Amino acid sequence: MYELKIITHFDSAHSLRGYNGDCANLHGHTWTIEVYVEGDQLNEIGLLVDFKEVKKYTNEIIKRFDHQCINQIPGFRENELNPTAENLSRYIYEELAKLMSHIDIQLKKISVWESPNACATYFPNGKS
Ligand SMILES: Nc1nc2c(c(=O)[nH]1)N=C([C@H](O)[C@H](O)COP(=O)(O)OP(=O)(O)OP(=O)(O)O)CN2
Ligand SMILES: [Zn+2]
Repeated sequence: MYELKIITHFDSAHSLRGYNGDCANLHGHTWTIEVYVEGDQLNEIGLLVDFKEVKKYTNEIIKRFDHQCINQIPGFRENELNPTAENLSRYIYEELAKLMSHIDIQLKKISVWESPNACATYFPNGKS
């Protein structure tokens, strides 16, 4: 098997609803997103998939967040998902899996870093 990873970033603000502490206040992060894909079939030039293609689809998703307040983005508004790193990782996984469904590789997991020291990762049950 081969595993590929691309890393990208975006800047956005959020506040955590129901959080007992200063993360309930509006604040910003430079978020780092890691996208892992896997597969075992290389093409005729030895690529599992072009990194550029994975970046292109990932950027389609994350441009929704860049320089925005995540709490105002559909899916993360009041009574929707709280904009935690956990919820963002799952949201990005599910949106990206849809966008890449026509490509013959498996989206493995998404890691969302709020800071260099704090990260949440989503992968479907049974995968790691
Ligand atoms: N499990 C989670 N815990 C926290 C989340 C989260 O998404 N999932 N988010 C936050 C806040 O958004 C906060 O901005 C991040 O907190 P933290 O990593 O503590 O960031 P700091 O820059 O404040 O780091 P310090 O080392 O505490 O200064 C909180 N928790
Ligand atoms: Zn935060």
